[in-house]
Amino acid sequence: MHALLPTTAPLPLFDVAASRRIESRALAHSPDLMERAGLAVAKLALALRRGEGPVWVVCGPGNNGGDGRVAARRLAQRGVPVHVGHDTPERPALVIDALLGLGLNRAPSADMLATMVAMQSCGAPILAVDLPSGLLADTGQAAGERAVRADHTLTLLTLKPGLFTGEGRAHAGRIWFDDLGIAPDEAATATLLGPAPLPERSATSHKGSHGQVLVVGGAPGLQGAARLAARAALACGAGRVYLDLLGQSAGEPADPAWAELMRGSLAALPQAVGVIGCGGGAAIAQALPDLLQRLQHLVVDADALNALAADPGLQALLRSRPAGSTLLTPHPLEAARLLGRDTRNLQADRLAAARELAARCNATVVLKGSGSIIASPGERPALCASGGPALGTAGSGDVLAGWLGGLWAQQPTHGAHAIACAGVDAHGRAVEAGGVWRAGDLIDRLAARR
Ligand SMILES: NC(=O)C1=CN([C@@H]2O[C@H](COP(=O)(O)OP(=O)(O)OC[C@H]3O[C@@H](n4cnc5c(N)ncnc54)[C@H](O)[C@@H]3O)[C@@H](O)[C@H]2O)[C@@H](O)CC1
Repeated sequence: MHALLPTTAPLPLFDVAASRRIESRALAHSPDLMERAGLAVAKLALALRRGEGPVWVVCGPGNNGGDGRVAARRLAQRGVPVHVGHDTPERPALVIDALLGLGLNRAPSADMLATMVAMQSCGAPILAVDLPSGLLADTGQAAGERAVRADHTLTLLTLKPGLFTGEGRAHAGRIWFDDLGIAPDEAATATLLGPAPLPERSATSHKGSHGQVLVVGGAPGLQGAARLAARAALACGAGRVYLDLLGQSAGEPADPAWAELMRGSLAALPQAVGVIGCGGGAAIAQALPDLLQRLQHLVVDADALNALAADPGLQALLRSRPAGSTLLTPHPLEAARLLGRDTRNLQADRLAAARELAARCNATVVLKGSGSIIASPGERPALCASGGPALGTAGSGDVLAGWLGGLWAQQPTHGAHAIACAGVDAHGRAVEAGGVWRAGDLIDRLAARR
């Protein structure tokens, strides 16, 4: 058993159907899985309980409740006071939430909701068994009007995607994992990202070795977005970074504060990696046909995504690009526009939505938001567990787009999926110290990790 985040390597994630298949095969040779699960829960509970009061174990109707009952027995054997039931004991030292796990299949009843409220308001820390009760393992959404907000979750046998995306991070608290001694015997549903190495720079390399990035955007009043993207691309290590500031005279400096950045245009830079749409306004729509047809590597963000959503002709150009050459970075609203849905519906199953959008656009999609998802045609999707609310600030998406462009310029043989996995994880890790950041600080943080 160990705490999981931050990850030090990629990890396999399994949805409910895969977890059940793994469990049923494992039970054939290891019929004591529930004993192992309950023991692991009891061990963690011993470390987490606060004070001498009883450990309150709330058991539901299924095997999740079974794990809870084994944990209660193990704790009692150790002389720990234990209260099993749905009524709140006096001054509990810890709550073990074993109400509902993988088998959640409908909105919790009023009685269950009342028990959840009681757990939540009793003042003791909550340790959820496998999953916070009420949270769907595949999507990270509550099945009904609420799910338990745990302080800790000990997930068992497999890691489930819903712990890491949607509302999962907010409900799971600190995530612990015990594989119960079972190695998964089938392919993962998705991958939880680990840290990726940065591009290597040989001793004899020069700026021409590190690629070019062309940022197209920054219409009047919106230059900041394009400049943030360009700064991030440069900080990432791209050899030369150019800005095509839409609607600005050629005499206007690229970025008065960053003298290294240059003005440029598609005509002069057909080999550059395009980072397009940051602060693009309405003007980006006219530039898009050429950009989509002529640039070999494209990171498409913000207003370029909105222009695509509004124009089936542009969508056809997008789909006709070669496999692995396009990376879209929508936030949920932009993704919803591209799919012609509302945001709520999209967020209900982020993994499925990202996969659908990737297939429809023939592109890698980074669906941003808590637990960003990276989906590409023909690739196993990836989830990013790094990052947090500090990324919720103006310009952080522009910095991500620029960083992705900078990575790609240095590694042009990589496909969009690999670039997205590396860049999204690095972007998240840069803010893990917490606090409130400005997007400009984020560039410094990312650069410091080089
Ligand atoms: N069988 C084993 O040996 C193992 C079981 N494990 C545990 O078993 C759990 C899965 O067990 P189950 O499949 O029994 O699933 P659950 O324990 O999550 O519950 C399933 C039961 O709850 C009912 N239910 C579903 N949603 C409900 C709702 N909203 N309101 C009221 N009742 C609801 C179902 O009808 C079913 O009776 C895992 O989450 C994990 O905790 C793991 O420890 C691995 C090993």
